[in-house]
Amino acid sequence: MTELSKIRNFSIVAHIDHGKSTLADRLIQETNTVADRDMKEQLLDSMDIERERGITIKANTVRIDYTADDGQDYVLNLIDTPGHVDFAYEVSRSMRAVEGSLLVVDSTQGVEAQTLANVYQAIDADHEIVPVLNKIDLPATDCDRVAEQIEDVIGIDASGAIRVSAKTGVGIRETLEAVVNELPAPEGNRDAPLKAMLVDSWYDAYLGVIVLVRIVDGVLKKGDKIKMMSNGSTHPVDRIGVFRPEMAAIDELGPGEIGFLTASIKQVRDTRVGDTITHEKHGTTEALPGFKPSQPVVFCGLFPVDNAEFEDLRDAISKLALNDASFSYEMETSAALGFGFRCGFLGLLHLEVIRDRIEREYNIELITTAPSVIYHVHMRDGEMIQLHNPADMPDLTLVDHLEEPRIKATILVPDDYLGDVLKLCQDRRGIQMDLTYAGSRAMVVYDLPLNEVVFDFYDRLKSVTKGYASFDYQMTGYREDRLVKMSILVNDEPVDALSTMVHHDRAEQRGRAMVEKLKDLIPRHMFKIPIQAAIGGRIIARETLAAMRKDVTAKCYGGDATRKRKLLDKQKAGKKKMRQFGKVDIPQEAFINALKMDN
Ligand SMILES: Nc1nc2c(ncn2[C@@H]2O[C@H](COP(=O)(O)OP(=O)(O)OP(=O)(O)O)[C@@H](O)[C@H]2O)c(=O)[nH]1
Repeated sequence: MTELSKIRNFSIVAHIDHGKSTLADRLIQETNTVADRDMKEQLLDSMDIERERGITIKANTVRIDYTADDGQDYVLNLIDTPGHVDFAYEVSRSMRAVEGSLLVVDSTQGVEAQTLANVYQAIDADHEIVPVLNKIDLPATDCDRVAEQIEDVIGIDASGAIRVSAKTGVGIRETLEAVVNELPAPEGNRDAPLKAMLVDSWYDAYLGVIVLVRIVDGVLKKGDKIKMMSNGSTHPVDRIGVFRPEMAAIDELGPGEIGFLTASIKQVRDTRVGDTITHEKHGTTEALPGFKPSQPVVFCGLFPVDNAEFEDLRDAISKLALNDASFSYEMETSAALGFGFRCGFLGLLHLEVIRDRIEREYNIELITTAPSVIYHVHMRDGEMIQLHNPADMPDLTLVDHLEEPRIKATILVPDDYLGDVLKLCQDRRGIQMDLTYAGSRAMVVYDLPLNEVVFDFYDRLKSVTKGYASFDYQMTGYREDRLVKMSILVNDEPVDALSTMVHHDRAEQRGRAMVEKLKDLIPRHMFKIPIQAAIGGRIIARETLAAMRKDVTAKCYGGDATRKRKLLDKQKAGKKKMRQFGKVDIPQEAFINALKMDN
């Protein structure tokens, strides 16, 4: 067990791509926590998908032994936090487990929207904050300007900001010294009853559920019988350890320490993040203030392309859910798509990650239906229904009014692009709340409907600002608006999976855009196909897809049989990704692409 004065617990907060993972790797390397030969780039990003997309999703932890310039040995616990807006909630919960943060800002870029969002969470959690200016090896570095910006925009002293290149290793030692000298040691009482915070939990195929804990008071030992205070369940602890960053068993964890336990817990759902863990006997009676569970905000249907794979899909989804309590699912049947699941996600990125994992790790091809937020449908009889799927919209004569979720969006953008950003927000039914300047950059705050943001807002924002804008959001609540369900009919048959909720005043415009898109997305058939958008019984937009026989081999005259064969095979493979609706084949990507807007 480590003496409290020798422990420092911290996290790194940064905007995406500012170098958080690279810096974490350097800190680990500098302290020889991992032998050089085992050092992979971005060690803390454990999943392949994260590596490919270059984003950190699950909070990760590492314990670093460090001999400081004062000759003393310290234990530094670093909790790595995710950097994407969808996972803001995970950032907030890991912040509660540590006393300080390194605020990493790319010295060639400056403060961005997620820098702000994350640093405010650190300030909320009462952190001591050490500013770090990264990427000083690049020619475009401008530390003085960025330090000034940190002071102006965030309001913390950045005069002593450490200048670092996580790439070349400059400033790494200074960063470690700042962690020891500027961040506070944790407090806690070893003789008090056990009080530990459940910071995170995940499923491991060999060890079962692994629980990440921060000990507040008392001592946790192997063999102890622990109690989860939220539900009173008890478990014998069979393993205790720390991450270096691979798991290493130790005998006990004392106050201020961060480590893991396993206790034959079957599923992640049996552990509640933010719960207080104590001993079954002589435990504490005072629980720590809890966290609220993270709520899925975006819903969509996942259906196997091949109906025969439904059971495989069930298996894949339930396995993924074991490891991810923020992902919800229930069975759904659709007239057109057969059996599948209605799934809830923290955001669109979360949705894409899960969908990719199912397709890649479990080899199941999926059809994803239009993502939807949760609407509140207030019925005339006073009942309120939470609508997760536009296809389930009740009969309008029974409905009194509808409410939709709203967000507060913060966007930082260079002056030159401000006009385009304001237009984009306006087009998405945004209400401007604030507009301020920090140097040559504007900070705009908008109140926006979440449903206008979930599909492609972030992509559009990046494209209209050539990637210079940064964006962050938080949910603010529900508000009444004139919303209607828009149905899509293909060849006169409604396709449930394409139903969406739209604002009454935009219905025609959206309907027209969608049928035009679908006309491009659906291949021609041997007969002509009307594609229509309707509100109730009223058709608001219509396109007709002309008939054509697509003979892919037409170009291969003569006797090139292998080439002909190959083309036909390719066409067959293309067919597999289609789904039949009545007599019409609709390609799977149409379900999401039809919703993307061009403005
Ligand atoms: N030149 C230079 N490049 C750096 C430095 N630090 C990080 N990078 C590069 O910047 C990019 C982003 O770095 P990451 O460490 O992945 O950024 P991150 O903030 O962890 O991003 P997420 O994990 O996605 O939140 C990578 O291509 C790094 O190689 C630096 O000091 N100098």
